[in-house]
Amino acid sequence: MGEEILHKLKGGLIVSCQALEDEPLFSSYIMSRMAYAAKEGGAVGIRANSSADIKAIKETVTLPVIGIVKKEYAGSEVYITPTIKEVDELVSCGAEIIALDATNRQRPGGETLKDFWKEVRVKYPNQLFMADCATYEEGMEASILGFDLIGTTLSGYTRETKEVKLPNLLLMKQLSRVIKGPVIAEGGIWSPEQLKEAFSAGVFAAVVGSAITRPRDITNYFVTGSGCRNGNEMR
Ligand SMILES: CC(=O)N[C@H](C=O)[C@@H](O)[C@H](O)[C@H](O)COP(=O)(O)O
Repeated sequence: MGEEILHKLKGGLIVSCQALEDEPLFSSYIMSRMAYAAKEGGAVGIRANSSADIKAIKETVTLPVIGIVKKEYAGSEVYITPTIKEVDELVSCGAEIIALDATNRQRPGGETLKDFWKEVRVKYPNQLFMADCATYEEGMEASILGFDLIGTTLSGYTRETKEVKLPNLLLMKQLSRVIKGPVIAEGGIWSPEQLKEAFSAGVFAAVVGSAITRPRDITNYFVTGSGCRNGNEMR
């Protein structure tokens, strides 16, 4: 089962269809149409946040879904599928792969990644899990723990990596060289050329989000990148 899902993703583009409550496209219906558009455009998989969005997406496309639940807990920096409660939610809605924060940051309740992972793996031995990492060391640690896929998702988003230029091709290359299982390129890919570079770095598959599904960011990318007049600035 797991092999079959991975086979579907190999060498392809996974489109992240996410909009949080404070984003203009916050709507499960809109995310399901984004997923449909991505499928028509040639995507091999979808990454999505929340059981509501995943349910709507699954009613619309049959592509494998990497599911996450973004949730903030007081005193914790980890917000991508932080506890077993979010993992349970994602298993219930049938996400083919569940991604979770595998950085070395403070987790809810002071739990270590190792302990959390043990709990998750014992409860769901047959589910595919992806480790959202920020550094080489975190990727290696997650691979040793037994995560099924290793992603570069959080590079650039932790204190340790906030100066890193995205996409982090070096990290993709370093992880792909040593890790036997699938390494997923994710974070800051904004052009087909960068996507091609990620594959040249040896990754198994790649996730592109904002550059495809966040029109506010895309508009701003064009405005700031071209130097044309910004409609939000005073005349
Ligand atoms: C850091 C974080 O919370 N990343 C999130 C993870 O799911 C999403 O907001 C990103 O859109 C996704 O990783 C894809 O990356 P990009 O949008 O750069 O193509």
